[in-house]
Amino acid sequence: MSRQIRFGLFLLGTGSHISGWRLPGAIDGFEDISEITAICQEAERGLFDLIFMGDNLNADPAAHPSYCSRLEPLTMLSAVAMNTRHVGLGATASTTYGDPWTLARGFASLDHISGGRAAWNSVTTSNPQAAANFGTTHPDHARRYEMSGEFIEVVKKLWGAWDEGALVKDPESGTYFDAGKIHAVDHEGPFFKVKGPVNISRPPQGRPLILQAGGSEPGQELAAKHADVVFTVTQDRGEAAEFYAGLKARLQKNGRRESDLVILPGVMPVVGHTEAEARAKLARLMSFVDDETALGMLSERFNTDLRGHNLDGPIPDLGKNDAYHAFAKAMLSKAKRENMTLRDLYSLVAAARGHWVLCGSAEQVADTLQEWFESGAADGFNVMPGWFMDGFTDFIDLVLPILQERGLYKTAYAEGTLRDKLGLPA
Ligand SMILES: Cc1cc2nc3c(=O)[nH]c(=O)nc-3n(C[C@H](O)[C@H](O)[C@H](O)COP(=O)(O)O)c2cc1C
Repeated sequence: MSRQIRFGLFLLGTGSHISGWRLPGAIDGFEDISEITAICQEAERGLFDLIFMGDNLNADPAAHPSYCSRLEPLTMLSAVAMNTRHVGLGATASTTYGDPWTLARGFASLDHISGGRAAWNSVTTSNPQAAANFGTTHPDHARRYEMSGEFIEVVKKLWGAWDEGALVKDPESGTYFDAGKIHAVDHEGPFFKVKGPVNISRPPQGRPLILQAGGSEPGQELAAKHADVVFTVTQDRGEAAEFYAGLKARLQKNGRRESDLVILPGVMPVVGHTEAEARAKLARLMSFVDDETALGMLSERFNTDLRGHNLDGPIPDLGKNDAYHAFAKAMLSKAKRENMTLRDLYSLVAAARGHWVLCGSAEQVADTLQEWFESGAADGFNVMPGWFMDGFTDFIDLVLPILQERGLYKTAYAEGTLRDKLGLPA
């Protein structure tokens, strides 16, 4: 079979657009499990490979609404697992604020509950506000990545601590476990000390998938070593292709093949039957954006307070960004290319938090995705609907059939675990 486009859904109940919830009829929250389940079932109707649930460890009413009020990801996806059958379930958890034992156990649980569909989006937590909730100070970018490398190693060891066949359950002999197949991990490193094992048997996938989204130098090194799927932030096909080739080349160093890692740039599609209809939808969305909210989000992304600056003037010097290297690079490079004002830049963040917005007729959207896919810029896309439900349904009903007709997208799910479906090595 020819190479197929992969689709992940970046799930935020109020939509990726900062004001998506204000459209009449749109879902306006991220805590109602029946609404969330309906979105996930819609993703399954669209044969999506993966649902991705982000997370943050602070509550800031000035941030995106779905960042400040949301369900805890593992809890939420355990509920979703009971009402879906095929779609992968990716939950975010931090390697800076958390511990490997609890995390390994939680994701092994989700993998058992979902029949082999769990994925861990491993994040270093960029927002310094989190530190105050854990009685500590925020480590700098380099240190967060050092911690992350060790954290992931420990989690993988813990997932591997139970061999296949360790659960015997033989009523005749009264043997429940084969203790010889359950191993301590005895990890002692600079950041973590964990004896192991975990009190849950080997996950159905062997180990749940690891997702990663940091695009800085240490972020890419980490991905090349550990990640199965990488989410990227990009505003330009050339830059995306450069990143794609660079990251795939790094895999070799770690004894991995190019096909062992799936790269999904983020995209917010705004689709209409005609380009004019799509543009009108986006303009309507943007009309809801107010300066204060958008500048709040922009300040968070650049870790610099931008409130009070002249919106129609040039973009001020944003200094060194210790929070989001890849976001800053993608946004500032577009800003420079297009000679943007601060207002243009905040519109970019308001629309999809710095991700690429693709607005057009279904044909135009399908053509562009195909072009990216076939020119070595992507293995698929992390789709970020601006609002639910029709901001998502339009994509499923109008764009996916075109890609299916062109033989670029599957027409049914394959059987097996998420790992099997994505063709990733055991
Ligand atoms: C698509 C995407 C999703 C992300 N989701 C989360 C998230 O849910 N929680 C989080 O703390 N960081 C999230 N991040 C941030 C990254 O994990 C990473 O910390 C950030 O991009 C900074 O990394 P860098 O400096 O290596 O680019 C996400 C990034 C991207 C591109």
